[in-house]
Amino acid sequence: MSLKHAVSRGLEWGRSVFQLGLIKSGGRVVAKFRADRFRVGPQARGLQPRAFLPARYRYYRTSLRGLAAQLQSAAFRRGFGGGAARNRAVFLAFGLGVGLIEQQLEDDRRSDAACQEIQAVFKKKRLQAPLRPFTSGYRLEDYVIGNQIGKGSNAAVYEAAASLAPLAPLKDEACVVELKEDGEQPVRPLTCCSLRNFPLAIKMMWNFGAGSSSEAILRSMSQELVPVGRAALNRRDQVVLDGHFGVSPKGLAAHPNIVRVCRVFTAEVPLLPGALEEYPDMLPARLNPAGLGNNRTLFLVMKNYPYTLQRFLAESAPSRRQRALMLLQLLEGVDHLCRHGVAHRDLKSDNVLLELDAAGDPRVVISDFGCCLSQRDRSLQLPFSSVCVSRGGNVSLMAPEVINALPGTNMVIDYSKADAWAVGAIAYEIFGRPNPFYRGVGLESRRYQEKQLPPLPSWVPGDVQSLIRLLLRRNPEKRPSARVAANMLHLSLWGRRALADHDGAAMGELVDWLLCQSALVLLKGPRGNTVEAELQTIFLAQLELEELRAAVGFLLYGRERR
Ligand SMILES: Nc1ncnc2c1ncn2[C@@H]1O[C@H](COP(=O)(O)OP(=O)(O)OP(=O)(O)O)[C@@H](O)[C@H]1O
Repeated sequence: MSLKHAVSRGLEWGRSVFQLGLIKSGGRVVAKFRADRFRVGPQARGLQPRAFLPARYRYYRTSLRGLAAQLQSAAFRRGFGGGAARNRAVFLAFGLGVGLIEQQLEDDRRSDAACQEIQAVFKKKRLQAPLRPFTSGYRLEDYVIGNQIGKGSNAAVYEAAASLAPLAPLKDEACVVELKEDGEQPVRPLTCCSLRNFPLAIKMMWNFGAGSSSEAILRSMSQELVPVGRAALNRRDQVVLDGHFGVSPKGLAAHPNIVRVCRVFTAEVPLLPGALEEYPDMLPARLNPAGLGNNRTLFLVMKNYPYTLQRFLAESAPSRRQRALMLLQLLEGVDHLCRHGVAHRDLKSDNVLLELDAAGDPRVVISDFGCCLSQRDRSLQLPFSSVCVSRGGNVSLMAPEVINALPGTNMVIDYSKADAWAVGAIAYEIFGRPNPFYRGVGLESRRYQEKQLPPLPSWVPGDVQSLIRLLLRRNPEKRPSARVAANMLHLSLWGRRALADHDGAAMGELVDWLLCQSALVLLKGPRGNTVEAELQTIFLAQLELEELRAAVGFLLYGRERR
C-alpha cells in the first residue's frame, strides 16, 4: 500500500515525487515522507508516468491488501488499570514502560512489514542475463576457438564463439574501447574486435587424476560446476550429476555478481594455440608423448570478460564512486554465495572478472569456483578432522579463523564470514593500495593485529574506511556478515540523508527512505539495467529489518569513533 501510494503520488505530481509525503490507509496516516529529505533525483524528472500507470497499479494491488490486513490486526494494545489503589502508581509506571515498549514493538512491526513488502516486490524482478540464451553448444565442435586469454594452475581459458553464430563485422571506428583516466589521456586502447567476435570464453580444465570417463570427470571437478545452471548440461550429464551438486540439483541461483557458466561438457583434449609451449605437461600422450594429462577433460563455457579486477585496477583510474560500487558488488556476490551454502575460499583480484556497463561503470563477477565449499545444509561449517581436509586456495587471503583452525575430533571450520574477510583485504586493492596480506607487503592473516592494518588513502570516505576495518576484524563474531556489510555500503552510498540524524533506535525514518528508494527504482523502470540499478534492486530484494538495523548500528559506531 505504502509503495503504491508512493508511486501514485509520484505519478500525480510528476517532478515532485514524495515532496508531499502523506500515505493514508482507510483515513489513517501510516507513513510520512519529509519534503526536505526525500527530493527526487534528476533521474526521475523526465518521467512520462502515465505510460506505465495501469501495470504499476495492478502490480501493487495484492501487496496493498496484505499490508492493510496487517494494519488491521495491530490491535495489540492491552489496557492496564484496576487493582488496589496502592498498586496504581506501580501500574502507571509499569504502564508507561510497557507503552513505550509497545510503541517500539509497533514501530518494529510496521518497519518489518514494510521491509517484507519491499522485499516481495523486488524479489520478483528479474535481472538481465549476461548472455542471450542459445540452444545448442554441448559439444566442443559447436565452438570456434580463438586465442588463449588466461591461464591458472588448473586450466587454460580461450576466447570462443558459437560456430553457427555470424562473426561481427570489423569496423575500425567501433573497434576500440579507450580507458581514460578521468579526463586525461587515454591510458591504453583495448581492441574489442576480439570480444565482439568471440563473446564467449571456454575454460579447459587440466585433467590429471580424474580418469577419462565423463562421469568421473564431472564428479571429480564438481566444484567448478557450482555456478552452472541445470540447462548448461546435456540430459545425460544432468542424470550423472543428480545428487552430486553440493548446492542443489539446479546449481547455484543466478546472480549478477557471480559468473554464469552457460555450458559444461566433457570432450577430448584438443591441441589449442600455445598448448605445446605453455602447458605441454598437461596434454595427453596423444598430443605430447611426454604429457601427463588424461585424454578427456571438462570444458566450461562462459561470457568472455575483457578484464580481471586486478588488470582493470592496474590499467585504469576509476572514480571513488566506481570503486565503492566494485566493493559493493563483491559483497553482494559473497552474500549470495553464503545464502546458498557456498564459500568461495579462493577470492583474489584475478578471480574476479570485470566488464563495463552501458553507463561506463564496472560490473564485477566472482569466478573460478574450483576451491569452493558447497553444502546442501548451507551451514558453511566444515568438519576439520585431519590436516588432509583442504581449507581452500590462496593461503594469503585465508581468514584468521580458517588459517588458524586446528584439526581434531568434532572440530569444524566456520566459513560463514571467511569470504567477507577476503573482500576486506581485496578492498585495499580496490581503493588503490597494495593488498596488505600479500607477501612482500607485510601482514599475515594468521597473526596480524587489527591496529597494524595500514591506513587507506585519505580520500576514501570515512564509512568505507570503517567498513573495511570491520571486515578485517580477526574475530568473526565481531565482523559483519557480507549482507550487513553490503547494507552498510548501500546506506552510505544512497541513504546518507536518512541516516544523518538517525538515533539508532527508531527505524521509521529509514523505512520511509526505503519506501522512497523503492518507488524511485521502480519508476526508473527499464532504463535501469546498469550496475547501480542492479545493486539497488538486489539490496531491496534482500531487505531484512534485523540486518538493516545491524548495518545502521555498525555505521553509527564507526562514525562515533571517528
Ligand atoms: N570468462 C572469462 N573471461 C575472460 N577471461 C577469463 C574468464 N575466465 C577466466 N579468465 C582468465 O583466465 C584466468 C584463469 O582462469 P581461472 O582463474 O578460472 O583458472 P584456474 O586455473 O582455475 O585458476 P587458479 O590458478 O586461480 O585456480 C583468469 O585469471 C582470467 O584471466
